[in-house]
Amino acid sequence: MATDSWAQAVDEQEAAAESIGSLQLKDKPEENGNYVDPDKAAQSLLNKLIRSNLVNTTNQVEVLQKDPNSPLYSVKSFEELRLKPQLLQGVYGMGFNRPSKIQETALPMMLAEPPQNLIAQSQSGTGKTAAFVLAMLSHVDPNNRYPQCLCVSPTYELALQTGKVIEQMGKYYPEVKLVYAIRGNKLQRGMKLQEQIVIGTPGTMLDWCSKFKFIDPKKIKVFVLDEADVMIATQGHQDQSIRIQRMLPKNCQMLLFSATFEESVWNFAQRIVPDPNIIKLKREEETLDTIKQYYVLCNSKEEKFQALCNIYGAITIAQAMIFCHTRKTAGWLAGELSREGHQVALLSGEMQVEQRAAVIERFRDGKEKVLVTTNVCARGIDVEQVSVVINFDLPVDKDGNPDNETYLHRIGRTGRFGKRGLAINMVDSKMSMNIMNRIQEHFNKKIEKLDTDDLDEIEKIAS
Ligand SMILES: Nc1ncnc2c1ncn2[C@@H]1O[C@H](COP(=O)(O)OP(=O)(O)OP(=O)(O)O)[C@@H](O)[C@H]1O
Repeated sequence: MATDSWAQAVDEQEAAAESIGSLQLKDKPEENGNYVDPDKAAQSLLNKLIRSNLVNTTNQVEVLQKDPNSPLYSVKSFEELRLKPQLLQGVYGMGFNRPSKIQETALPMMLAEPPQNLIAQSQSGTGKTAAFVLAMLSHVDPNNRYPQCLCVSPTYELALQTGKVIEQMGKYYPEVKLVYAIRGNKLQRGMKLQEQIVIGTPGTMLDWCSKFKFIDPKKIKVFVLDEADVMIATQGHQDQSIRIQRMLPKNCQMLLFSATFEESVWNFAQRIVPDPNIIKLKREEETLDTIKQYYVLCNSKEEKFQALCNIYGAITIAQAMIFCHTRKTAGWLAGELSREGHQVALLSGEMQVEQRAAVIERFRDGKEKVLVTTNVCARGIDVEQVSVVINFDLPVDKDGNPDNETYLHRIGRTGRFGKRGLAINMVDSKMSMNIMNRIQEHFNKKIEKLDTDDLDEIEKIAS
């Protein structure tokens, strides 16, 4: 099943990362002299940063939507995108006033006749989900009671989240029904689905198309791959997605979306999608200016923990996500924070998927202010109140090189749709400093040092 292969992939990645992590701890930074004992100044700094940077109002989104350089800018209104009246009602019901750039650009391509394929990249939190959800809802024929659109997501949590968007957007279009092809949703053998849209993870979706035949793939009109680059780059997902694709009719519309597409993945996507329309960002456009990036220099895992405790009050003004390399570190960190009396949630790959969904739901409802997690939560998760992302460990691939795509997705959990956000990277060795520098070079975007010792400097950053 998909979730198994995902868990396995995460396992392997985490195991690789674990060994790198232990190396890092032995390898102390040269800049010991620079080490700043985490102190109260940190709290004051963070408070200031958060207050001055994270204030957000609907007005601010309005302003950004009028700025031609913003990814939220659009010249069109939703009416001009010629959506069905029921969908327009759904869009406005969700509180959307204007489309974002990706919605404005992608929707006309996706709604054109005859249908056209699309590979689209747009920054995290800029409304890709709404774009492909509107495309699916526009293409289904509610009079036909069989699946017509398939949407595949890499994780159970994301499939649920996207399903919710379909439900909200389709609120005034009740004839269109949705079903979740996810682990645990057991259907009776031999049954045929009547729902027009199926959202799920790749393994279950494949089983429902081929093994159980709940879905007739020949009747599918739209096939969406969300987080398409990870679907292509992860072997298990790629096999399953390509096997589904092969069962679909030649004229089925293929829509691939992600915030990141590494070059080789981009090339592969173009090979598997016939004659696609393309929306691609330049490298320097990939990072959002609304997310301010900093690093904190420490000497060890324990010092990183101490630094984190000092800024804890500040990061919990809103909500925060803390990313670790491995399940083990995440478990350790959540345990230590709890022992200090902080209420934190933990989400990592070995938990049951239903348990994971429940943790996300509690976090989304604000029941916990801090979520400690691994890369399993790096992508797609949309919790508006997340104002701070902390990389307790910087993201690296299995060879120990910087994982730039994961970095971008992780920090993109904040700064959603025009909100401001802070990303704080904890550096504890020469090796992690090097990784951070390479990430900085890759995106050509300065990551500032958060010098918690120097109040003057702190004032400067905050203002
Ligand atoms: N036109 C719009 N106006 C206002 N808010 C919007 C609009 N489109 C989307 N949003 C909101 O912006 C947030 C981010 O959107 P979404 O999750 O679709 O981003 P994304 O591009 O898919 O991000 P990621 O790359 O992280 O998956 C959501 O909370 C969504 O409800």
